[in-house]
Amino acid sequence: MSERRGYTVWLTGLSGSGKSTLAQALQQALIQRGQPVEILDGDEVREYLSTDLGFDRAGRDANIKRIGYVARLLARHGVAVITAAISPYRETRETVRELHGNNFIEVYVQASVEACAKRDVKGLYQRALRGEIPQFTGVSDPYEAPLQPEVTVVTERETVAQSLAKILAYLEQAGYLPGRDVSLGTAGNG
Ligand SMILES: Nc1ncnc2c1ncn2[C@@H]1O[C@H](COP(=O)(O)OS(=O)(=O)O)[C@@H](OP(=O)(O)O)[C@H]1O
Ligand SMILES: Nc1ncnc2c1ncn2[C@@H]1O[C@H](COP(=O)(O)OP(=O)(O)O)[C@@H](O)[C@H]1O
Repeated sequence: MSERRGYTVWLTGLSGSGKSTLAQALQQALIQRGQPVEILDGDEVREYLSTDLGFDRAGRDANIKRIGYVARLLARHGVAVITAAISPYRETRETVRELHGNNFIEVYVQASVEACAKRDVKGLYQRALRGEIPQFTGVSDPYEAPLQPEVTVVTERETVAQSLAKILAYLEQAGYLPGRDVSLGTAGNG
């Protein structure tokens, strides 16, 4: 079997925009293609790796840099890493992109605050809108949308399957999917 090319698919978007859902769907699709995959989900990372951090800018930035660092380590060893953290600050996302060199795919998981609040997957928006959660992204804290993401999915207008197809189409045309002639071992070596 040929060696796999590692890379990081960086999903960014509001709470409830669809990051975790798409991370899992993409994981399944890539596993079916024989690709080793790891997900670094904001929720989980905060439970195990970033327990000490809050949601002020410094806390969020430190969280994102930890996720970026772990992602790069895994990607360097042939893993397709999917991250699912809000990652609200453009500059911090650019820092983790630079850390990776090539092999970094930013996916803007776009959904309006209104759509996310309507979904309210975890009941957090209701609480945030009542002022019970300080610094809640999109309600009382900023979200800086990507300016030039590799892929944008608009989850309030697309099904999960359609959003997944867009991401896979990008990975395919950019030569990331197995079966294509891809360069090896370049993730984050720069
Ligand atoms: N103040 C505030 N703002 C936004 N989100 C909050 C907040 N407090 C708790 N939560 C919950 O934490 C999840 C986001 O964590 P992340 O690590 O992805 O955030 S960040 O990237 O560091 O900004 C987020 O999970 P997702 O809904 O999966 O995005 C929320 O469940
Ligand atoms: N195109 C889509 N992509 C991803 N999720 C979608 C889409 N359309 C609707 N959804 C729904 O939106 C919700 C997103 O929740 P979740 O994945 O937990 O968001 P996040 O991880 O960004 O907080 C889920 O209930 C999911 O079924």
